[in-house]
Amino acid sequence: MIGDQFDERDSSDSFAYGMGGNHGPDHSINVVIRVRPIISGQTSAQHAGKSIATKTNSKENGTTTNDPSTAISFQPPDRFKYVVQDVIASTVRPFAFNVVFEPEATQEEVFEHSGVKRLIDMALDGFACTVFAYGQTSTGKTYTLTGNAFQVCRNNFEKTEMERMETMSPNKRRHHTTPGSNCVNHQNLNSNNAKSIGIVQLSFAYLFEQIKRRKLRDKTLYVITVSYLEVYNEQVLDLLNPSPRSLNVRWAKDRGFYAENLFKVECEDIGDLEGVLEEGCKNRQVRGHSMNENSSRSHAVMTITLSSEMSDPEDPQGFIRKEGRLCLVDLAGSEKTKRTNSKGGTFVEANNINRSLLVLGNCIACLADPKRRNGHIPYRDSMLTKLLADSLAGNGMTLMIACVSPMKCDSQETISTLRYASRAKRVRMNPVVQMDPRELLILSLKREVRVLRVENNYLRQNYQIHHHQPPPAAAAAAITAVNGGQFAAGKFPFCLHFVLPMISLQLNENGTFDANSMLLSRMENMGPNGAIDKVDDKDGHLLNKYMHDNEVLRVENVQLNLQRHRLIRDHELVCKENERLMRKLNSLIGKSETSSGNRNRQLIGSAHLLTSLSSSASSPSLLSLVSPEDATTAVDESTTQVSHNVNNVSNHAIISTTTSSSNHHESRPQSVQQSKPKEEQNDLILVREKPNSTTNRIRHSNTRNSETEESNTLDLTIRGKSAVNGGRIQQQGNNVRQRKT
Ligand SMILES: Nc1ncnc2c1ncn2[C@@H]1O[C@H](COP(=O)(O)OP(=O)(O)OP(=O)(O)O)[C@@H](O)[C@H]1O
Repeated sequence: MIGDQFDERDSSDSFAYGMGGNHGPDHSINVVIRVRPIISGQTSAQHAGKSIATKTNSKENGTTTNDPSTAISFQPPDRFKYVVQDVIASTVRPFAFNVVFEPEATQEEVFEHSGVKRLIDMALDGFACTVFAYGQTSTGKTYTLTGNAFQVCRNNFEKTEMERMETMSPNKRRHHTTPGSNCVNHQNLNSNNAKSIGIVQLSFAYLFEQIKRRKLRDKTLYVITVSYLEVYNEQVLDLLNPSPRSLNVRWAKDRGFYAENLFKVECEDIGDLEGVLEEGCKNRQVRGHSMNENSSRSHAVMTITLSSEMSDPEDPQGFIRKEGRLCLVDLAGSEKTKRTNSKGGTFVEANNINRSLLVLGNCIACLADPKRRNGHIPYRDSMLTKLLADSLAGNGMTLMIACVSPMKCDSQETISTLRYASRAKRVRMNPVVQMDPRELLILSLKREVRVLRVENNYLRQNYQIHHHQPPPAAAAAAITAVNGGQFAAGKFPFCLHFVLPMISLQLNENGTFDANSMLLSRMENMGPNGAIDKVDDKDGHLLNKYMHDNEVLRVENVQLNLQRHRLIRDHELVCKENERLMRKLNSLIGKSETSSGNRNRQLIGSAHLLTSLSSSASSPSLLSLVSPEDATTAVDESTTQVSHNVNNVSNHAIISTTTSSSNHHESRPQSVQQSKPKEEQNDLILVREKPNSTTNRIRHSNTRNSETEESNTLDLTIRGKSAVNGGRIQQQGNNVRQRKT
C-alpha cells in the first residue's frame, strides 16, 4: 500500500445533527486507488509485450528510476505521487492520491486501510455512508467488494444448470425458473478460501462486532434492514425479489430519490446478511466478454439501514433514535465495445453502462466545480445518478474505490479512471446525522429547554427574583394569550398552527420581536402538512412535556426581558434628567457668577463631579453588570456620596480656612448653594494638571478671610474616573495638604 492509512481525522462528534438543514463541516469524497495484479490468462497474445510489472521502483545511488516497462510507477520521496504512462500519447501523467493499493495488497489490507471501517462507525452513529467501486471492466471492482466466492459458485451453478436444461424437454425448459439460493450458501462461502471474500463480507463482520460492543457500552440497540437492487439497462430491479417488472424511482422531499416497493429484509445476524448478499449476487446480471468472463452488466446497490435506539445521557427517561445507512455500490465497468467484442445484448448493456457512467461523471464534474456546484446537477439523466444523488452531494460520507489495471494496453482507461477519481476528490460532502424528524424535534426542544433554563436563571439572578417557578396559572394564561388560545392544559395540537404563534415570542436585543430561526427551520422540515401531525402516546407525552416546559420558560423569559428593557429605559430617563439639571445648574452658575463671585466657583466643582458621575452611571459596563434598578440606586447612592464628599471637601476646606464655622459639617450639596454665609464663601478652583490626567487637583484658597488675613491652600487629589465609576470619590490623606501663606 502506498500512502497513509485512510484519514481518520474526524470523529462523529464533529458532525452536525439534523435533517439536512443543520450544516456540519465540509468534507470531500474520499478516494483510494486499487491496482489489480496481472491475472493468469492476461499474458495471452492480446497482452503479450504490453503487460507490465507494477513493482514500484528501485533506487540507485539515491536517485529514483522507474521500470520503463511499467504503465504505473510511484515516485519517492513523494510517496503520494505516481505517474501513469500514456502509451498512445507517449507521455507520462502524474497523479496524487492519499491511498494507493499496490497489486500485492490483500483484501484485508484494503478493508483495514481504505477507511471503510470509519464509514461503518459513522453509519452506526447515524450518518448515511456510501462505498462505491468504480473502474474499467475487469479491473477488480466486484473482486474488491465481494471477492470471487460468488463468481466461482456462479460458474459451477451455471454449468450444472446448463447441463440440466439440456436434458429437459423444450416445454419444460420454457417454464423452468432458477431455483432459490441453493447454489451459494453460507457453507459454500466459508468453504472458499478466506482471501476470496471482499470488503462487503468483512464489513458485515465488523458491523456486528461494533453492534455488540455498543450494546455493552451504552446499551444501544440496532435493527438492521437490507435492500439490494440493480440498475440494468436503465431499469431498477429488485435483487431480493426478482421480477420482470422494474421498480419506479420516485422523489420525496424527506427521502430524495428512492425505488418504490423495494423489498427489505430484516437481518438479525451475520448469516442473514451473507444470505442476502448471496441471493443478490445470484440474481445479478452477469455475462462474459473477451476481457472478463464474469463481467457485471448492471450497477448493484446494497443498502444496509441501521436504526438505533439509545438512552439519552442527559435525560434518563428519554431515548435518542437515529437511522444510519451504509450503501455498498458495485458499478458496472466502463468498456470499449471493440475491445470487449460486445454484440447483441452485451452491446446494448455496454452502451447503457457507458451512458450512465458518463452521466455520473458529468454530475461529479458539476459538483467538483465550485461555480457549478450550486447550479443544476443532471441527476435525472440516468437511474444510477438518481439513486446515487444522496451519496454524491447529500449529507453523508462517501468513499470511492477506483480500480485500475496495471496493463500498458489499459493505460488510456487507467488515465481516464484516475481523472474521474481526481475530480471526485473535489466533491464536498456535508455529513449530517439522520434522525427521525419527530426525534429531532424532541431533542432540539430538550436542548432549548436547557438553554432557556440557563437564561432564566441568569435573568432571575440579575433581577434578584427569588421564586423558582412561575405561578403556573399565570404562565398558562400567558401562553394561552400568546398562542391565541390554542394551548389547552398540557395538550398540544402538534402542527404548524401551534408552532407559528411561538415564533412571535422571540425577543431580540433591540427589544423588538422577531422570528426564531430554529423554529422556522423546524417548520420547514415538517413539510407542508406538518409531517409530525400525529404522535403516538409515548412520544406525545414527551413532546407535550418539553413543549410545556419550553413555553413556560419562554414566556417567563420574555416577561423578564421586558422588565429588563423597562428598567433600562427608566435608567436612561434618570440620566437624562440629571443632565437637564446639570445644564440648569450651569446656567445658574453663569448668571450668579457675576453677582456672587467666588462662592459659585465651588458649585463649578460640584457640577463637574456630577457631570462625571452622570456619565459614569450611564456607562455600558454598569448597565450590563448591574440591573437598571441597582444601577439607579447606585447612581442615587453615589450621587449622595459624591455630594457628601463634595461637602466634605468643602468642609475640609472651610475647616482649614474658617475654623470658626461649624454649620458646614451638616450642609448638603444644595445647601452649598443656598445657605452658606457670604463671609464663608470659598474659592474652589478646579485645576487639571494635565489635560487628560485622571487625577484632578482641587486647589482651595480663602482670599476672603479678612479676619485672619490668612490665605490657606488645600490640595485635594481626587481619584479620577475609576473612583467616580464606583460612585465614590476618595480623598487621599497624603495628598491633602494645608499650607499657610
Ligand atoms: N486484486 C485481485 N487479486 C486477484 N484477482 C483479482 C484481483 N482483482 C481482480 N481479480 C480477478 O480479475 C477478474 C476480473 O475481476 P472483476 O470481475 O472483479 O472485475 P470487474 O471490475 O468487476 O469487472 P466488470 O466491470 O466487468 O464487472 C476476476 O477473475 C477476479 O478474480
